[in-house]
Amino acid sequence: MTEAYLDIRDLSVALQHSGDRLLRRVSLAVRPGEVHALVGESGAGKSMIARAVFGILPKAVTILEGQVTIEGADLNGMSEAARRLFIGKRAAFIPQDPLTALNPSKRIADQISDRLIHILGMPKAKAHERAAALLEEVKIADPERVMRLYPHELSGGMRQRVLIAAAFAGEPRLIVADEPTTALDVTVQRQILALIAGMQARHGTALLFITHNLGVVAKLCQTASVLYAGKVVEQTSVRRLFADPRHAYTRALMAATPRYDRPEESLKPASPELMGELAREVAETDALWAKERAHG
Ligand SMILES: Nc1ncnc2c1ncn2[C@@H]1O[C@H](COP(=O)(O)OP(=O)(O)OP(=O)(O)O)[C@@H](O)[C@H]1O
Repeated sequence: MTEAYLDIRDLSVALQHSGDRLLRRVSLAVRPGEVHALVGESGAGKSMIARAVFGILPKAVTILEGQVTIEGADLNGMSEAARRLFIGKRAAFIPQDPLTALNPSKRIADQISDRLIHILGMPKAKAHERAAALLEEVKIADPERVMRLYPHELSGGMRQRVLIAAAFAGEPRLIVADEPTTALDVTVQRQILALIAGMQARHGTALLFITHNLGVVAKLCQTASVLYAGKVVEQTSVRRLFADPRHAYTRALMAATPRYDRPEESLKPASPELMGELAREVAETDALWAKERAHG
């Protein structure tokens, strides 16, 4: 089996003041060129994993244990400056909300080329050329005109296209996309998903794709981790996930995914029995963990 490009091992993070764990020994690997889905409902800890990869956990959150490695290099062992440079050359992030991710006072050209100039050391003229080519690739008409605009002058879909262009610009080998279509209309969502799929295939980039929508997983991803309360409850190939979901939570998620052909089955809420079962599983995990920690 090919070695992982991104390897997260036994990662636990907790709220500093209470010690409550938000991630419970999460392990997952993304191999070169692979699209791995990180699935789970709101609050499961999906964004926390993304933030841990980029070393941008909230101040109130602390790492208790575990490693994040990219190309075999342990990111926790690096100084902040070294880590930023190391990751900047290898990985990029496509966030949920394109408006807050773009700098309101910078023209579109600079949003894409700054990274090329400062992290990859590209000459200014070449970075500008590359930015225009990328905007064309993400199907923005008249790139030279758009490059002179500011984010507020673009639609939500256009802004997301700009962020996708920016993410792919430096040819990173890994992109983490955090629900990149959540803030968009349904039709624009489909276009953006198709765009990401096409770009990923053309560039051969590994993708950690965060979503709560299993329909998206089926279309885009090869492997998946299902997260509940900061714990990976199921991890398998997407084919097996759909053919033979092992965990009751995965099955409930499937039942809750809207199906266009059978709308009456849409959005079944999780049963009280399942919620009880999940709460017990999490409590057992925590008790076991506390016991292990107590015994050193
Ligand atoms: N800045 C923060 N400080 C403290 N706790 C936080 C912070 N951000 C998130 N949390 C908590 O961490 C847990 C995981 O949140 P996270 O944002 O990773 O979930 P998610 O699965 O990405 O959800 P969503 O799909 O809504 O983005 C939640 O319990 C949340 O309340």
